[in-house]
Amino acid sequence: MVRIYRHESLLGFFKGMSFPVASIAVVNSVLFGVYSNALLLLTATSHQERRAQPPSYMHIFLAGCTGGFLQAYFLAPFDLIKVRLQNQTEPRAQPGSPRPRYQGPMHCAASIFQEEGPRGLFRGAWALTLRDTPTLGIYFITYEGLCHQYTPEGQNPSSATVLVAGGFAGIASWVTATPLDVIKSRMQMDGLRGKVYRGVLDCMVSSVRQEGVGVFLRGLTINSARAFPVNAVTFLSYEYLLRWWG
Ligand SMILES: C[N+](C)(C)CCCC[C@H](N)C(=O)O
Repeated sequence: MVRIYRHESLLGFFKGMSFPVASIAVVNSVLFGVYSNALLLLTATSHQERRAQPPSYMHIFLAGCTGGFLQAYFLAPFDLIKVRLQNQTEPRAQPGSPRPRYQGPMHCAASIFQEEGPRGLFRGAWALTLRDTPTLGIYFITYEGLCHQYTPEGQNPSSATVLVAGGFAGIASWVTATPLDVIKSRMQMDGLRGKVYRGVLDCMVSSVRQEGVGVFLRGLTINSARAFPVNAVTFLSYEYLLRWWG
């Protein structure tokens, strides 16, 4: 934090933010929409009925994995641009200094498209899919499990329960996703810093060889710290929206 602040001032912390903000609505709609509909298909009960007849954890897991799998393709280009911008550490353009490679998210998207073709925008998408499919299953299992545990039979969970269960669901999901998150980000930066990986497995093997197994825990603390508030609010919004419009 101190280094980012000294080198790039407060603005450094907001690098690559506009794209995730624009994408979050789309990505979460796909995730929660697919999850709810998959659960509806599997259990043939609506959201309201599910309080009285809770679905099995297997169904929750499968519906979460389906949501995770499909949202990964919507997330991939936005996430790629975020990672490319976050890894660009030059200070903001000053007169006389060389211009940074990407001037902003739109410029970054256009440059990737020109330099690497439309498929370039999906670089790292496979690693992202591997990261998100099982860990979003874990996400919904943790959430539903905790809500069930702390809610009297047949009732809706209270706001406090939703906030805490959502927060822990985020942590459980991020803790399990961090190893593949490290690999995903490396694949997205592939070729830019001279390293070229032959695939996800090659990236894993060479990262472990060079840095040891600890490499899989990079960013674990920051991911978990961020996960609690973000997912507490996400699930509270989800529950409220379903109650109003469900
Ligand atoms: C699966 N994975 C852990 C990557 C994300 C799970 C939580 C998703 C949420 N939008 C967030 O950004 O925290």
